[in-house]
Amino acid sequence: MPPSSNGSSSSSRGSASSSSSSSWGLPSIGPCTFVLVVVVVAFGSALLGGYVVQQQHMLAASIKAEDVQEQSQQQAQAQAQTQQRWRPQGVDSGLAVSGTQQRPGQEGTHSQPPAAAEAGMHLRDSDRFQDPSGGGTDHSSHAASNDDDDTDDFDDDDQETLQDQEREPLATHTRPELQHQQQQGKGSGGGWSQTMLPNLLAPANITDQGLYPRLIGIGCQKCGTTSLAAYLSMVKGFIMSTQKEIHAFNGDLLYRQYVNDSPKLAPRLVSRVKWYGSKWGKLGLNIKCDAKTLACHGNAKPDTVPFEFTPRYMSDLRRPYNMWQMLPGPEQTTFVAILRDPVARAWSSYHHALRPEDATPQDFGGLISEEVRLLRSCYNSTLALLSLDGLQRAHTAYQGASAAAKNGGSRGGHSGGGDTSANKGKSNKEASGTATKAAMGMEAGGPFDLAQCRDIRAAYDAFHQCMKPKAADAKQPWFVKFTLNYDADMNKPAHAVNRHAGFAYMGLYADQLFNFLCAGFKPDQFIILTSGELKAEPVAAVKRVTDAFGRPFDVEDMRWFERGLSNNRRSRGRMPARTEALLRGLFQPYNLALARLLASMPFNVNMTHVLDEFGVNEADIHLAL
Ligand SMILES: Nc1ncnc2c1ncn2[C@@H]1O[C@H](COP(=O)(O)OS(=O)(=O)O)[C@@H](OP(=O)(O)O)[C@H]1O
Repeated sequence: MPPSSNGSSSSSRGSASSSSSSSWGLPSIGPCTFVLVVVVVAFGSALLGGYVVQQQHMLAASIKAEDVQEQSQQQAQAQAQTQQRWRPQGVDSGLAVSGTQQRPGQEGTHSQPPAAAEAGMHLRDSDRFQDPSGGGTDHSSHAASNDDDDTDDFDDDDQETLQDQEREPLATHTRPELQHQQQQGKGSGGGWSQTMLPNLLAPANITDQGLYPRLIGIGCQKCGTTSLAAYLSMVKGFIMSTQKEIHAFNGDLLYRQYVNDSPKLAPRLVSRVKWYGSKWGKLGLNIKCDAKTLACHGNAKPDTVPFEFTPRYMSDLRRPYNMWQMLPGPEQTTFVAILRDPVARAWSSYHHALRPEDATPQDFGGLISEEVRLLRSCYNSTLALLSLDGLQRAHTAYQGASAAAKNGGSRGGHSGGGDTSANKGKSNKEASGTATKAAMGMEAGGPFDLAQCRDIRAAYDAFHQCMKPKAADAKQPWFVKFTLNYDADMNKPAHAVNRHAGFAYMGLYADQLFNFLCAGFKPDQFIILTSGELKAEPVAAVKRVTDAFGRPFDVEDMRWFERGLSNNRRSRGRMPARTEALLRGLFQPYNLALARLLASMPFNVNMTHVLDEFGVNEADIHLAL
């Protein structure tokens, strides 16, 4: 009977040597013959194995050759398409996005305003760090937010593409002032080679109604964003996303590049846009897209202001670029940022990061002194956009620009809102032109010349290269979470360290705001509030936002304004004096740069509050550094 398997066959052969005939009925063989057979079989196997390996190599080589060929074809196509608007092919498909979870007992401990509760809104603080063990959402009483953990499926899926195309050049785009600078060969002396990225969803492809959130809160973490989001959600017509923070623009800078080169990504992009819209639930946008033409439309009522508030949009320098590419109407979107004294912000951020399980809370002073040391060594030479040297050199130009700005009256004044409202700003934009540009200091050589913008990817790289050897623990440097998680270097186990980090880095607001301009947005799209302003005059602060949309401050229930509102992670006690002095010294020039930036461009800002919040003298704005 033939064996039913190799196993039985082998055991039969094993018994053959000791019996006169095999159970297969074959003639018996002696030991020499057996050894010979084994040698022949082994030799044959080796030959066969070698052949297989050789075939594999040939196959791999041919695949590689095809890849190279395909890549060069793609590059040629991409070059040919550079000036063409992208038209994706493909079908729409669902995007699996993990929902954020409500904090247990949230309603009990952290009362929500009525309007927010009605809308099923989850008020969130801005920084839920991942469980280092990979356990996902942190259910501790402290954990509530979904900030910046980059766990979004879309990003994960993009990793491969990102690595493949990491150093692809960016597509050319048309922003007159930038083109001009490039043509003139101006720039930051080997600094900014990056050209503007086109946005993906052409405004021509969207209907007027409700496709995009008209208002996006971009920062800052621990600056009062929870309160402002809650206040706004109580104003009639302002519709907050079903969770405060959406983190919709995580990921890499090169979405358009990817989609150009890899049409299979088109449906995912469309899915992402739809997913974003779905975050407004039934009240919201209900976006429908045709994946072939990328024509999308939503059905939010035209007189509503759908909004969301993700504080980390501002401090992660990649996000504005992603927003520019992925917002259907990037130039129609209004942004609101609350700015807070960066020293107080850092202290609040530290307490936000502490967990009950931190048996020995990290030493704030120690963390800050390392961070300040690293920033001082590496930040200005790599990641900084507004070089302080540049500001000093441009002092003369700045004074001229500032005077012109005052005469032109194009920037937000002390009254706040008014003519400089973000929406009304559209007509300002039309009216602007060379004179305003000069007033804004954006002209070549001006203090806020867009030539100071940088290729953020390269800047991050340089920042890391500079800091790594200087970090106390190069394997788990504190800055990973804030600047390194854009590529495969993301070191998940380092979360335990990272959540105690970046406290100072996140307070360098001038560069962060300027970076939005680098991405393509205009100053008059930004409403700037300060924490002090929000705390002292919540109604006036919210009115500045409603005014910007030409909407009445229509609030049924004022109780929440009177009571104030915050998440439950509050800072406690006082920062050690030495650490405070260290931070004040670090921030002083950046605060001044911020005040100058805000004063000289048509941001919607109340400068009185800015000067108060940042301890800057008005006279110093006009002095050389
Ligand atoms: N209305 C108002 N105006 C100004 N500041 C306010 C307001 N409400 C809360 N807070 C303070 O803001 C800190 C929390 O900020 P966020 O809500 O942005 O935190 S988070 O980023 O969402 O986690 C937190 O700061 P600290 O108390 O210093 O930790 C809050 O006290």
